[in-house]
Amino acid sequence: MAEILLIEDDLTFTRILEGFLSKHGFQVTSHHNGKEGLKAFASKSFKLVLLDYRLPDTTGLDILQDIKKEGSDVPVIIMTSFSDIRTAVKAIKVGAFEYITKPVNPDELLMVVRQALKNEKIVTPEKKTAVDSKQFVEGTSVVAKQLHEHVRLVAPTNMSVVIEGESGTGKENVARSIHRLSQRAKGPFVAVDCGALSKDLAASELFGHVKGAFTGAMNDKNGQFLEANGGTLFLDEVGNLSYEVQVKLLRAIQERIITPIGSNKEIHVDVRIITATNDDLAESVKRGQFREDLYHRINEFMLRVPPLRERGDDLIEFLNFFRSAANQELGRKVVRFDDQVMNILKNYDWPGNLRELRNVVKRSVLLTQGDHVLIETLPIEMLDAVRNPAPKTPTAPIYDLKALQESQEKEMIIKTLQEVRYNKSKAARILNIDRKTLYLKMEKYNIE
Ligand SMILES: Nc1ncnc2c1ncn2[C@@H]1O[C@H](COP(=O)(O)OP(=O)(O)OP(=O)(O)O)[C@@H](O)[C@H]1O
Repeated sequence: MAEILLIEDDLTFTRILEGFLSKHGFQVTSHHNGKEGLKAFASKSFKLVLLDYRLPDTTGLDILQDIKKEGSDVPVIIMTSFSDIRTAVKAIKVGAFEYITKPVNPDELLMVVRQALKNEKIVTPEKKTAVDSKQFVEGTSVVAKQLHEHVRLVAPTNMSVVIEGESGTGKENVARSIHRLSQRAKGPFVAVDCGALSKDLAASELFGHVKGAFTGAMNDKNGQFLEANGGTLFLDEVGNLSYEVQVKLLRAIQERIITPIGSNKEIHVDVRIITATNDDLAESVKRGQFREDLYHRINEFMLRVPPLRERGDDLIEFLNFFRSAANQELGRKVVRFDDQVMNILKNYDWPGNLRELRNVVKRSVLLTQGDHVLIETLPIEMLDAVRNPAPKTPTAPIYDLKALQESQEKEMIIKTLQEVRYNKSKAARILNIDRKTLYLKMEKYNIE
């Protein structure tokens, strides 16, 4: 019987979850604050953690970081209110298996719990069978076409590729496409989520170790470099690697040699490196957090995966794709989305991108009784977000051209900053002004 650690401060909800999960064959241990929850986690081996985002003494994000710091790969599911969704997306970045929104739907919870218990997220060697490209949506928007053209151009080369994009935009899928279209397609594709690796374990995860190299190294272990030999190694969230690991990584890429921790043996490896990041690596280089030499070595070609809100009608293709997938998974026969639903989905800004879209569609399919998705199945907060968008800056009087221009300029700066998650260099580039001008304008318009 799989044992689940539940960290949730709402006592009634805790009791409901305990009852529901034990009815489905799980054993649940509950704690109502972060401190006790972490203590329980350290004292026993759980198969899964269900974590509330807002706790009385801390946040679910901090607990998650503590759990991951210890090098644990126990899957963690964050339960969050819809308004915290941006934070939930951040939680995925630091290694949460999945997030679900409150009010929690029991069937959805059960589905995610079962998936998490089959957890293969941190390291997922590509299955030996070829991946069918029909499993993906390419999209027909201008940005999608350009992305896939670049993928097709770079794939057959041996160039190292950096894939930049917000969380959940499909960077791993792009990396898999490059591998599939490359001359290494018959070799392994190994994905490593560097965001979920603790500082201490990252080197051993990547380069392997020999028995006795450190406390807990009970046997020799092949690192993911060796697992990927002859194929492609995909390093997700590469910006999270510590400086020391970056040094080792540079050597592995430059000299094609790795040395497992605790060994003197040099092993020759032939691996193509694809990395992904949702930080601006060039900025991290400037701040001294990412080695410049490594940056140039991994960045022989850069691809940007656009956020969903920039992909126009691709949204419809994705919707139908995720609807079919949900039908198949849940044994449903939902054929379409109601017009009202479409209207909401098209006007929502999707901060969690494809991952959020997939979850919303799956949840709606699950809650749909008939053959088409009705508005009642959408999260209420999503309807609110679309119907009552955050107030914009007051409209300037139409006769005052200067005021009108300034108001539009301010709005454009805010919008761009939000889109690039307040990365000022990127915003300045998009707005076609230099950084100093951007800072001056931010000061002028009182933009924090
Ligand atoms: N082209 C696509 N067609 C269909 N589904 C896709 C496509 N790209 C991504 N997805 C789905 O969207 C979800 C998020 O994708 P993925 O994990 O690749 O995003 P990511 O950008 O790597 O996220 P993160 O930044 O969190 O690592 C996954 O469920 C994935 O299967």
